Amino acid sequence: MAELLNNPKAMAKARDELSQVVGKDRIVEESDISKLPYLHAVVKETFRLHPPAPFLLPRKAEMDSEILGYAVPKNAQVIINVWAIGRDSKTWSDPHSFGPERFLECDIDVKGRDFQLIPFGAGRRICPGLLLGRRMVHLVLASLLHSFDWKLEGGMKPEDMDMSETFGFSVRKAQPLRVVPIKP
Ligand code: HEM
Repeated sequence: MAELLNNPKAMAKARDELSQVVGKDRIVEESDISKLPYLHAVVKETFRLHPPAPFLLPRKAEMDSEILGYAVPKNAQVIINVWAIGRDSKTWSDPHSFGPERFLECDIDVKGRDFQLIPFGAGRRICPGLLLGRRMVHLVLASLLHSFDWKLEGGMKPEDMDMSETFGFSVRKAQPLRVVPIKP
């Protein structure tokens, strides 16, 4: 929601798609979600820039190994910085910009096969709630966008938003998002 309020063109595109697919006479249903490619792109782009678990779960090396020329000794704790992967300029063009369109042109998904985008982790310890979590994010976001127009509190402009984050086991917005729903 914060990225969409910060990027009004993306917000307008997501709401247009919902108007076309769902219309105005009913609320969003689970069966609508697969027909909303732009919404999917918005969610992927949000997972790229703001992975909720930025360091996944820690791993332990079972044996002495070498990764990209770096020695990883047996028993070393290995932490994967998914947040940094999502902003790596060797992997992503214009990495700090919110641009859902980048996902309309490629097959990159969050299921743990495309290592440049692994907000649910990968391998044996991949999040077992992936399908439920992803579905809920799509459904809740689609419902909020479809049912209301959203404005920043107190007439704040998008460019004045504080988009900084705080880090820990999970990453979240440092300043809570304060928005006003407007019934269309
Ligand atoms: C947007 C929603 C969610 C995100 C982004 C997320 C992300 C993650 C990540 C990154 C991991 C670590 C994976 C790894 O290190 O490879 C994880 C583990 C886990 N998640 Fe989720 N998760 C979400 C929703 C859920 C839900 C809805 C459930 C349960 C209903 C769930 C249950 C778990 C459990 C039990 C683990 C630990 C798995 C293990 O220890 O092997 N998650 N999740």
